[in-house]
Amino acid sequence: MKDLTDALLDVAIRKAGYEPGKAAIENVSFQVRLGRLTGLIGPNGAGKSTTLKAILGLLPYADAEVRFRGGSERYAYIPEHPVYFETLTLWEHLGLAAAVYGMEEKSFEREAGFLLEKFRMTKVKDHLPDGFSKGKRQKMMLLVGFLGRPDVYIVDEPFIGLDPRATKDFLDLLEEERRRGAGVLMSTHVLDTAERQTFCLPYWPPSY
Ligand SMILES: Nc1ncnc2c1ncn2[C@@H]1O[C@H](COP(=O)(O)OP(=O)(O)OP(=O)(O)O)[C@@H](O)[C@H]1O
Repeated sequence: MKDLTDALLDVAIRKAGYEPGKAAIENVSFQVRLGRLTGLIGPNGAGKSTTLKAILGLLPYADAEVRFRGGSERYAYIPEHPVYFETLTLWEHLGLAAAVYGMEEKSFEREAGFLLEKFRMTKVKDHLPDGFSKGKRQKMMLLVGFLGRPDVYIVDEPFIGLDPRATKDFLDLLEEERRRGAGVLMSTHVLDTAERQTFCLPYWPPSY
């Protein structure tokens, strides 16, 4: 393992995949550092989502070492495809996330209110996500992710489904979080948008 002084997350994956003996990814190692954005850039099928799943412990097979600084694991995962409870409203999703993050009522209400306004979702806060458009569901994932102001953001292909204004709001807030010292790991194949960000490690794959 390399120097951990400003590393929030240290990843060393030897092999990982969906079946033993059949690696989907091999020899992937990098760090996510304090206040830096690390990009996983590559075409469809390169293994970006699989890398993120290996970090999150969601793969059936992984020979990997994943270390969060201080073992704290204060991270938010913003998935490529929205995951939600059909019977809970947007506000209830935020409340559930706040309980998991251990937020106090006042800071929950302040932060949730700010995020709902920022992403223009206040009017639909008491609605069920089943009735949301794809972009609104994606925004719900962003709200839940930003709510706890974690040390590390793990974001899988965030630009699909978001309109230009939501994309800009998302990137601005991510930039604010980066300046606060959060580390960001983001996978994308949308190079145009990604290139406008400050990537510290556009590493994958070398030929892309
Ligand atoms: N659930 C799964 N079961 C078996 N193989 C899978 C599964 N998900 C992905 N794979 C395989 O793992 C490899 C990497 O796929 P992965 O989804 O990580 O790529 P990606 O870079 O995230 O692509 P995309 O940009 O399309 O999201 C591919 O060969 C894919 O077929």
